[in-house]
Amino acid sequence: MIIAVDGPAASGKGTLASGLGRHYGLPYLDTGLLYRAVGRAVEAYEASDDFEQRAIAAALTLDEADIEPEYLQSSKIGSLASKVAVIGAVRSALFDYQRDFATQEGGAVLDGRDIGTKIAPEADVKLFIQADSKSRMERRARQFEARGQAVDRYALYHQIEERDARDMLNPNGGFYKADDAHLLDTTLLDIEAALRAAIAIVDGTMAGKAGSLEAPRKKL
Ligand SMILES: Nc1ncnc2c1ncn2[C@@H]1O[C@H](COP(=O)(O)OP(=O)(O)OP(=O)(O)O)[C@@H](O)[C@H]1O
Ligand SMILES: Nc1ccn([C@@H]2O[C@H](COP(=O)(O)O)[C@@H](O)[C@H]2O)c(=O)n1
Repeated sequence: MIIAVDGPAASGKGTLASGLGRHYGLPYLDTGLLYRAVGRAVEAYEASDDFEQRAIAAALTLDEADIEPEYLQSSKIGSLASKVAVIGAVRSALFDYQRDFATQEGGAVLDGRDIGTKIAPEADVKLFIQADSKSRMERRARQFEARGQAVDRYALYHQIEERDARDMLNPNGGFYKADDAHLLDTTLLDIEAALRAAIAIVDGTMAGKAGSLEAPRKKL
């Protein structure tokens, strides 16, 4: 079973996708970390003329050892990730790794922006996670504060909005809800309730697929 989880920044898609991975015993990939690792690799060259070429080179040579979540979680790296993510050649360079992960034997759960549209359009279940901007900002603020970081909520809100806007306008993206994705708005749900809702969607979708494979009934 392939489960695709997409949604905007700090919507909680990673929390849900990893929870679904644990629940169904499936390997999980946070694809945002790949873009973040490329962004981090070119952090020093953001204002350089060759930023794009450097980002492409970094994506082509990205190694699993570069995916160090503890260095990739900041707003600054998130913003850089969304800047390298508009470069078509960066996306192409990262495609095969994500595609191979999605199509591995036994299935997988992936979260990102284009999983249901580009990476695994054939996914068995697609979830599009939404939450209003204020809730997303508050969740991210608490996440940073739990790590002992001071947070300027006004600045954080605008960073999230700015990143969402860049992502939505990405000409090489696919950052929209797939037609066959289930929308899950978690604004009013805590983590446990959101995970229960996501599991109910996956179970319901898979039961529906199994039902449609049964021989059609014929009325006497
Ligand atoms: N339903 C929820 N209610 C409250 N907090 C939540 C909920 N879902 C996730 N969170 C918290 O919000 C923060 C962001 O969640 P998470 O990292 O899963 O979002 P994300 O969409 O994967 O973010 P990113 O776009 O940066 O990858 C985390 O601290 C997480 O624990
Ligand atoms: N499949 C994806 C995943 C992420 N991106 C870009 O990376 C940025 C950071 O992602 P997070 O999920 O960690 O917030 C994101 O803003 C996107 O620009 C992507 O393009 N495709």
